[in-house]
Amino acid sequence: MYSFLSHMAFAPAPDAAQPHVTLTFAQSLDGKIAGKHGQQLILSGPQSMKATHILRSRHDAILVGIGTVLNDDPRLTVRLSPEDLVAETTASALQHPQPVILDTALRFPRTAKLLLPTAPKKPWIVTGPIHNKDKRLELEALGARVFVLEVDAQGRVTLPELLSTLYQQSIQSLMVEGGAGVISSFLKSGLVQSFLLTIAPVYVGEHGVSAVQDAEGAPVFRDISYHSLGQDVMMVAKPAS
Ligand SMILES: NC(=O)C1=CN([C@@H]2O[C@H](COP(=O)(O)OP(=O)(O)OC[C@H]3O[C@@H](n4cnc5c(N)ncnc54)[C@H](OP(=O)(O)O)[C@@H]3O)[C@@H](O)[C@H]2O)C=CC1
Ligand SMILES: Nc1nc(O)c(N)c(N[C@@H]2O[C@H](COP(=O)(O)O)[C@@H](O)[C@H]2O)n1
Repeated sequence: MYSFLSHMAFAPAPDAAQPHVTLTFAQSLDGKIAGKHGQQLILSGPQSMKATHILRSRHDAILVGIGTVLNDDPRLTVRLSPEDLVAETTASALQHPQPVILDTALRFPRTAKLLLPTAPKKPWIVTGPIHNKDKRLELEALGARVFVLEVDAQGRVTLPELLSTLYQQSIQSLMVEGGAGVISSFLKSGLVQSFLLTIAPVYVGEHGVSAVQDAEGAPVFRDISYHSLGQDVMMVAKPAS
């Protein structure tokens, strides 16, 4: 069922000093990734959720925005059984991706699951030049690593600078999971090489959170394929450059 994933390579282009960027998320038939007021929804069925965890295991780092951390309190770990690990990945041991959070104002909660002593990799928090220095020290004391980067005209972390910083830290592949603000930014950035979209056969309704808030500048896709995963479909494509 997952052989299409094992045939995919997530390596940087030979001449690019930036990681391979994979954008992947789950949406409903009406294009929603969350419910009313951002309520977290389990849209993926067991088979497509497993595909997400296989993808996590195949990437060096996983990125979400601070909105997702505040809303979902995610773990961003790989949770595959030993049997699945052997059958579906090339890894001999479980490899968790490095969590990376975009958080220009350092709103990251001290109580987040990503900072628990049991978290396999403590988060890298990418912030802007204007942030609370005491909060930074507190987060660092809890194990986080804080990177300070320039911000763009909207006051958000500059994505090309983010990618070159991650590459300098030996991150060769980056899986971007969301949420809505981050999906829109990456789709428009021209920096995505692989796109994997889970479509679940449900409607959320008009009060749900749309995956893409602003489609201006979003790419057209090529090399498109569709894969049945239980009741869901995973669309795999490459943005045309
Ligand atoms: N179904 C799915 O697959 C998924 C669903 N979700 C859902 O998404 C929702 C959260 O989405 P949303 O609130 O938009 O939050 P995001 O996780 O997209 O975070 C957005 C925030 O990230 C910060 N940020 C910093 N730099 C950038 C940048 N360059 N581009 C974009 N954002 C940047 C900004 O906050 P600041 O200015 O403070 O830095 C921005 O407001 C939740 O409801 C969650 O459940 C999330 C992931 C996957
Ligand atoms: N693939 C996928 N399907 C869904 O239905 C989802 N809701 C998500 N959400 C993403 O997964 C994060 C939670 O991760 P953990 O289980 O805590 O490791 C959530 O924050 C979204 O990024 N993904």
